[in-house]
Amino acid sequence: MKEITTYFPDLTEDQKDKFERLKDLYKDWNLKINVVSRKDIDEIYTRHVLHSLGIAKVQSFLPGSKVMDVGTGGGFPGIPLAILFPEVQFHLVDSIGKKIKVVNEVAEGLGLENVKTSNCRVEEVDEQYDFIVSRAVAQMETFVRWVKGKVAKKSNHELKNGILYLKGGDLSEELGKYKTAKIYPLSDYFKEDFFETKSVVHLPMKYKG
Ligand SMILES: C[S@@+](CC[C@H](N)C(=O)[O-])C[C@H]1O[C@@H](n2cnc3c(N)ncnc32)[C@H](O)[C@@H]1O
Repeated sequence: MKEITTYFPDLTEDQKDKFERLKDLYKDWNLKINVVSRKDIDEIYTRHVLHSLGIAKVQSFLPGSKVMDVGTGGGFPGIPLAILFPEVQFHLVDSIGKKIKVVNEVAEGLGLENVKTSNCRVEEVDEQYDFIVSRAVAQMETFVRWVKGKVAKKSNHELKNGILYLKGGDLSEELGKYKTAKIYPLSDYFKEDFFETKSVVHLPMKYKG
């Protein structure tokens, strides 16, 4: 938990309480439905929570904005971001029902009122968002195809509306054709070895009405 307060020192007591309770909730649910590897549960704050919050270091979401987490699995990056930004509406989507069940239980257990979930493929979602976030779901080309038409027209943030994707390793080939993609290495924000090869990719996307 110290990992979180070190890098996010301005958390309210309510946010700290939610982040603290998150570990036990995942521990309990993971025994019934495996969403986080056993090894990772002990390092949940670095490997899942802080990693998810890396997106917030790149772009702080404005109150009233809408964010979709595609292929959220057990709720990453969506749940930690929803705790950090209580005035932002989060839509967490996954095609596997039992994963969405865990997300619903964790969101309810934490009392998160800014999270809605859908058990469907993202291609079926028909809404627009300021940002679409994700981790470990698909190659960028496939992902861009899936989320086309789901980006809101008006950009209100410093970064243009579009995708904020948590990626690892060498991205030159995967992102070669996306000239407007920008890579933000997470080692610029977090000193833990885990983040050495990890980054947030921002890809602005045009509104397709
Ligand atoms: C490797 S898991 C990653 C989970 C989570 N984002 C994380 O990083 O912990 C990939 C998830 O994407 C979901 N997924 C894959 N394709 C999808 C699609 N087209 N629509 C919705 N969910 C999808 C899978 O069901 C799976 O839960």
